[in-house]
Amino acid sequence: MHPIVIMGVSGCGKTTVGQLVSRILSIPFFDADDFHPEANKQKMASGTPLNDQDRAPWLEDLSDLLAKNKGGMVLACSALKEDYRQILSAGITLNWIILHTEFEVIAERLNIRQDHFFDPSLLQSQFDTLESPDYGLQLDASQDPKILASQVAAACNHMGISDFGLIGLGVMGSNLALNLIDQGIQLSVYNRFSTDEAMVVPNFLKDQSLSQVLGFNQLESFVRSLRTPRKILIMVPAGKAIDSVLEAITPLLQPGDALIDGGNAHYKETSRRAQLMQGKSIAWMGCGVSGGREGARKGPSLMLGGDAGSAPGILKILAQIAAIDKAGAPCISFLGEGGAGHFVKMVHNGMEYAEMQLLAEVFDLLRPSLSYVEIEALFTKWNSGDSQSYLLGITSDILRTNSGNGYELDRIVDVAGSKGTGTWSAAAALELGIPATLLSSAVYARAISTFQDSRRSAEVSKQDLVKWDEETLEQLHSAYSFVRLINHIQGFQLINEACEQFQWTADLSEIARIWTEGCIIKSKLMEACQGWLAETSELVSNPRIRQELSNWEPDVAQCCQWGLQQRTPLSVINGAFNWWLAMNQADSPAKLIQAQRDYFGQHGYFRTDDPQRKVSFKWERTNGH
Ligand SMILES: NC(=O)C1=CN([C@@H]2O[C@H](COP(=O)(O)OP(=O)(O)OC[C@H]3O[C@@H](n4cnc5c(N)ncnc54)[C@H](OP(=O)(O)O)[C@@H]3O)[C@@H](O)[C@H]2O)C=CC1
Ligand SMILES: O=C(CO)[C@H](O)[C@H](O)COP(=O)(O)O
Repeated sequence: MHPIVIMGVSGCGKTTVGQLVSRILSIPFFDADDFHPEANKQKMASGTPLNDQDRAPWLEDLSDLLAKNKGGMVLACSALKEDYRQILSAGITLNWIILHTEFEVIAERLNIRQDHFFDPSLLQSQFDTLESPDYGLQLDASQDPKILASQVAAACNHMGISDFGLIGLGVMGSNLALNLIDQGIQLSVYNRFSTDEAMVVPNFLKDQSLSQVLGFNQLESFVRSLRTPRKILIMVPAGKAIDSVLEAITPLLQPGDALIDGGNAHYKETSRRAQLMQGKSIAWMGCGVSGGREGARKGPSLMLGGDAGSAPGILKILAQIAAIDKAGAPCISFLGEGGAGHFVKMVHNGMEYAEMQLLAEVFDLLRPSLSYVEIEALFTKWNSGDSQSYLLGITSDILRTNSGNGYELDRIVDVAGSKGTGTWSAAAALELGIPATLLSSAVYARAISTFQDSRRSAEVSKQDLVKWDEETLEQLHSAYSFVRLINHIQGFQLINEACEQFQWTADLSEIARIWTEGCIIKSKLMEACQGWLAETSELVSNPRIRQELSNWEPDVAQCCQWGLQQRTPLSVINGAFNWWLAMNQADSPAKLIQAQRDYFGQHGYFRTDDPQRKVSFKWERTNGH
């Protein structure tokens, strides 16, 4: 690497930046001021500007120093005139870095600076002397020194410095970045630059060592800082944001590089982007990330899909930050080509919706008669046994949260938000013909919550309240377990169907495994699913599961009745019960639907006595209009 000279007027930050660059690149740093003969130092301290004669021997010495360190060094030197620069670069190629800034910015800096022999009144003469070169890397010195140093290092080290890149320092991105840093992975991070977001990268870098992470708000330098083939994780919102990043970064990449969309993108969009990038020999991976902020920081569950060729390299890095399952394996897996990873994450979120809605319904049943303290105690008790789950645990925490001034829960507007994945999973279930009724009901329940005015205008008070005692609470617990089990049956059935239709290689037991830790739907039940799915991909055909569901059936029926009695809407609980009843109905009323279809549209139907042959009947209208 050619020696680096960082130049600019006094106070522009060349020493600070230079020292940082030297640490990043592990090359020595020299401050040209330290090479001034004593006479020059005294002259400057007394406020007298140096002339060219004063500077000549000093520049010669510096030139010798640069020549001796051809393999790499950083020199902070004002090098204000072209003549000076010519002396410095005699016979050697140098990386010139020019730090520009306004007179006022420097004047203010110098006024606060105390430990330096330079008299601030000399600043004007520096600006007057400066002959700005039209070569080299020109940088705005008012930027954060760590960002400047990152840019300089990236520009001068053509081999790349970091092993992994991360775009988007929001909630998830910043926590994943900290996790990557903890694992000792040499990282570069980027966040877009705008007036509002100007401090995102500097704030992130504040407590970090540049020997572990470089920070950028300029995409080109960020890309240049990465070793090839580049691996870049993008943590920005799905839709327009991810497309705008894709568009901006593509021209900066080269064949063999891999981009990983870690956001909650739609799986079809991920497939489309993967195909688009295939033409450029750049891998587009979709990686579902679950675990929220805490998971990202301490170990998420990661669902990788996309280009199979790039997967091993990416798995190797991401496995280091993933959650660890009970057997000690990282909670990450490659699940198939195209949008496989995002499909699985989407269903994860659909199941998450149903689990959350179920807890909301149980809470809703209990709250007219029990206090938050009592409900919290009940949930905590459930959470100490087989019903243990992350979502149940956090629900207890929420019910416990009382500032002394009332419960935080009671200050929250009763309208549920959503960002897309729940709705997409319901739509995917419809498209694939899988009755994932619970996640769909949960999506609709959130939609109903948005009709706040209508709900309020029609409010009817609850009167015939359920009497909760040990026995009824135990029945409720059984119903809760029943619904959860059906939610898991439905979710895995949906993934199974997608794997068949899209020829994804994903193994259901492996998916359950990577969901046993790190993610929002981790639970003891998920651990059981891992074992069950190793035996059969159709959980509902497992005799042990069927038996368990049958045992709980009367309690669920009772629970549905309590909902009616108390006017508590239980869409997920009722949905699970109805699904179970329908799934166990040997003689379904669908025959009537077939008849109706044939009656008005001659759609045809299969007869029980010849199920292979489609027939139509000449229905006779004997009644009606
Ligand atoms: N929060 C969560 O629990 C989880 C979120 N996810 C997914 O991860 C992704 C990130 O989520 P999260 O971290 O919560 O979101 P945040 O809103 O906290 O962060 C979003 C990030 O994306 C950047 N960004 C937004 N728009 C653009 C754009 N047009 N171009 C470039 N960068 C942009 C933001 O930059 P700036 O600072 O400049 O605005 C910010 O760095 C999303 O897809 C989300 O669905 C996945 C799992 C869990
Ligand atoms: O992916 C996640 C958790 O797994 C995100 O938290 C996601 O935002 C949840 O979905 P929604 O915002 O629609 O509730």
